[in-house]
Formats: sequence, structure tokens, C-alpha cells
Amino acid sequence: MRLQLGSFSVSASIGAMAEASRTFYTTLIPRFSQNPSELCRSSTSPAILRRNPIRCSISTTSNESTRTMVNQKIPWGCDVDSLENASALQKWLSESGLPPQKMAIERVEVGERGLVALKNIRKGENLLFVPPSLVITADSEWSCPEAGEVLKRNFVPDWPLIATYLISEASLMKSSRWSNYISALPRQPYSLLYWTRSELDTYLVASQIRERAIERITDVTGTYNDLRLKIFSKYPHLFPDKVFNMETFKWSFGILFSRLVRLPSMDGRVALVPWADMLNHSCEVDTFLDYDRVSKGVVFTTDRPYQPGEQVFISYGKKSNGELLLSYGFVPKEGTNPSDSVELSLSVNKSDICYKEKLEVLRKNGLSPSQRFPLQITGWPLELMAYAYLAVAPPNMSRLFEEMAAAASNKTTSKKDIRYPEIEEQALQFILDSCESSISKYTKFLQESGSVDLDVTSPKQINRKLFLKQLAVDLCTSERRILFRTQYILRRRLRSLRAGELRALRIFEGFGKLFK
Ligand SMILES: C[S@@+](CC[C@H](N)C(=O)[O-])C[C@H]1O[C@@H](n2cnc3c(N)ncnc32)[C@H](O)[C@@H]1O
Repeated sequence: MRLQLGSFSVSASIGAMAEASRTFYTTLIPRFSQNPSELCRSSTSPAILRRNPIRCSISTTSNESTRTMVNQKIPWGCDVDSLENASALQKWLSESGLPPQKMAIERVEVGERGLVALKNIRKGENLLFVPPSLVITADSEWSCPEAGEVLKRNFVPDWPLIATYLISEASLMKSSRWSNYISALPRQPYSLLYWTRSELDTYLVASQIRERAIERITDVTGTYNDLRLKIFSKYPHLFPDKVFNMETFKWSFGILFSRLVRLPSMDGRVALVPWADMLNHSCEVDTFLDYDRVSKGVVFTTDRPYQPGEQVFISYGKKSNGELLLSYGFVPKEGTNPSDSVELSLSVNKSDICYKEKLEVLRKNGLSPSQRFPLQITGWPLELMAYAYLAVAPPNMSRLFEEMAAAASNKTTSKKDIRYPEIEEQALQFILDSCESSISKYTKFLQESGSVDLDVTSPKQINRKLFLKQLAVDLCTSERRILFRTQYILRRRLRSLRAGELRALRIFEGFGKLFK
């Protein structure tokens, strides 16, 4: 399995949601252990050694200093386009065991800050070697051990645990051993978590990513509310509201979505890997981070050579442009992402006389009467076609409903490549109609985007709005391109299907005349 930076795939997140921990109902956690003891097990990596005893200032800070700290809005991190704290981070990392590097943090064209080659780097070379002592996982030692104990006793899964850890360490400022790392993190990660509801409604009106963003924001809010209700409110001396609040959780989850990695060779653990998380993504490279048991560090193997001054990239995984925007806040240049896809929503018509039966088989197979399927420039999944068959199937095919729903579900292993020639034309037309209705939404947005109301009061706001609008235009252009391609293929198939039928009809009529 490849390591993917940040968040989770749709199916992974939905699948894991249902299996929330015993203590929490949280829909946020992509994959976490069902076995609570695993959450508390001691780390396979050496425990982080604290050089100086750290005062647990969350529980001991006076009210006055706590107030001073939190009155500034998210006082942690830096502006993402500045190199403000990068040199302090590099210095601290090398003093803390990071071996000499062939790369340095620099301002770059793609991704604002990134790692740039200092020397010639060969193809197939191992880079980084970040030792486990410099990696943040759910097992990392807390500067405030009581707070960590409480979370582990309550079987808090990895994602919210690390999010809380990050806030806890950040609030300790210089007293935390991660202070240099946290100071170099973006103060406001680029992520759809930071878009307001009205920005999502205005700019992503045509894209299904809007719904995914709303779901994610709801998940983060729900997770925070769960933690507050079940833990934070019971231990206010460890988790004061002024530090552990919705605003700080949004920040820490934004950091996790855009920087957390899953390390396959570390039993698939999720981790924040300082230094490695300065690498930006390229759709053209195919190399990813992992723990190397031999060198005992987090590494990646280059899949191409780099010359001094060139930016070095990794892959955050085979993600669509929408997924990259959702978690990382950027959209690759049009046509450069071979993994790009767009979600098409198909719905069973409520006025269908078999609506009830169809709904039943859909539910049985974990599907709903309105379902999203990914389209790629190269085609669409077999599940989508099966769903379309079910949506258009007439009552006399009711005995096949179950088979169609099973094939439409990605959870079953049943045969997917089903064909019903008698309703193929209707099924293709049904997909084409949904595709064209989606295209018209995109076209409307893109035509109007030139005049999207910039109702703003400050130049900073204007910049933000223009920036978000540009991201939305880039996303919608790339998504509509896939829909256009799908429309073209569907029309061609329908044309040849109809031409074939016509030919068959003519032959049939010819035979009729002959016999007459
Ligand atoms: C893991 S961090 C990489 C380091 C980051 N550039 C920084 O300065 O902290 C991921 C973030 O980098 C930026 N990024 C990564 N790859 C990018 C790309 N190809 N284009 C634009 N931004 C990118 C995005 O802001 C993303 O949220």
C-alpha cells in the first residue's frame, strides 16, 4: 500500500465512520484500530526523549498567562508564504538527529515553500531519513502527560488524539519540544475547512466537492463537540476551553488533512513527519514516503534525477483535483492530473412505480436512492452502469433488481459487468441526461464566475475572494472537461446502438418484403 499524505478516500472514510470507537461516535476517522488496547500500546518507535523537564503549563499556567496566549487568534505557526521560521526548523532538526540533507526549504513556484535540491540527486536515491524520534504519532510523549493519559483511557482514536496533541503542544509554545516545528507550520492551512458555508455555496455550487466539504466540516465539528462533551468538560484544568476550542481544532485538523501521512512499514500508522512534510505534490511523480526498517527513518526513493535548484516532489496519492482541493487547498494545472475524476450523481426517480422495491434493494446493498459515482477521462466504473440499469429497469425486470443493486455496490464481490441489452439504450440515455444536467450547472457557474459578487470591505478580503474563485474556476474547468468527454462517449455509444437497431429493423423489414 502506498503512503498517502493527509486525508482519506471517500469509501475509506465512509466505511470507517460506521465503526467509530466505542467511546466516540465520530465520523471523521479514516481508519483506526477496533482494538482499544492497540491505541494505548507502547510505541514501536523509541519514545521521544525530553531533554529538559517540561512544565505542564496547561494545567499549571495561571489564568492570566492563558488569557494572554489565547487572546491572539491562533498564535501558532506562520504565514505559509513566508520562510520566517524555516531556518530555525532546519537548525533544530539537525540538532535533534536529522542527518545532513541534500535539500533545503526554499520559496518555490509550486506550493509556496518546498524542498529544493542542493546537490545533484540521482534517480532511485533514498532521501530524508527522518528518525522516529522526530515523528509525531499517537504514541508520542505528551508534554502534559495527564492530558494524554485521559485521552488514551477514553480510547480516543488516532486522528482526534493527534489533533488534540498538536493543540496541547502548540499552546505550550517554547516549553514544547515541537515548538520549532509548530512555529513553521502554516497559521492557516489551505483547506476547504477554512471556507465559509457561503463561500462553498457560491464557488462550488456546481461541484460535488461542495457536499464533501460540508460533510467534512460537519465531521470535524462533531468530533470536537464529542471530545468537549465527553472529555474536555470533565477535565477543564487539562483542556481549558480557551485553548481547546473549535477554532484551534479547525487549525489542527487542517494541519492533519494536509500533512498527516500513513506509513505502511510502520504498521500503517498515521504520523506527522517534520521536514518530510515540506515536500510538495506533483501528479507526475510516483514516489511516496515510508518508514525504512534498515536505515530506521522515514525516507522516499526518487523516481527521477534532480539538479541543484530544482524543487523535489513526492506524490500525495492518486487523488482527483477535487480531493486535492478538499484536503490540501490547491488544484493542479488543467490536464496534468491523470488521476483526476469528477463525481456524477444519479438518482432513482421517486415517481418510478417500482421506487419502493428499488429503494429496498439499494438499502440492502448499502446504497441510497441518490448515489455519486466517479467519472474519469478514460471512462466510468461498472457500478455506475449497474446503478443506471436499476434506475431505468421496468417492473417486468423486478426479479433482476437485486442483481443490479449488488453490482452497483462497491462493497460486494458479485459480478459487476452485467448487461441487459433490452434496457441498455435507456440506461445510457439516463446517464447522459444526468451528465448534461451537471454540465449545464458547471457552464452556468463558469459563465457567471466573471461576475461573482465580490461583496467585500477590505483589500485582504478581495484577495481571498479572488483566490477562492480562481481555485473554484480551475476545479470546475477540469471537472467539466471530464463530463464533456463522458458526454461525447455516451452520445457515440447511443448513436451506434440506435444505428445498429435501425439496421436490424431494416433487415427485418427486408425479410418481411421478401416473404410477401
Ligand atoms: C505537506 S504540505 C507541503 C509543504 C507546504 N508547501 C508548506 O509550505 O508548508 C502540503 C501543502 O503544500 C501546498 N502544496 C503542495 N503541493 C502543491 C502543489 N502541487 N501546488 C500547490 N500547492 C501545493 C498546499 O498548500 C498543501 O496544503
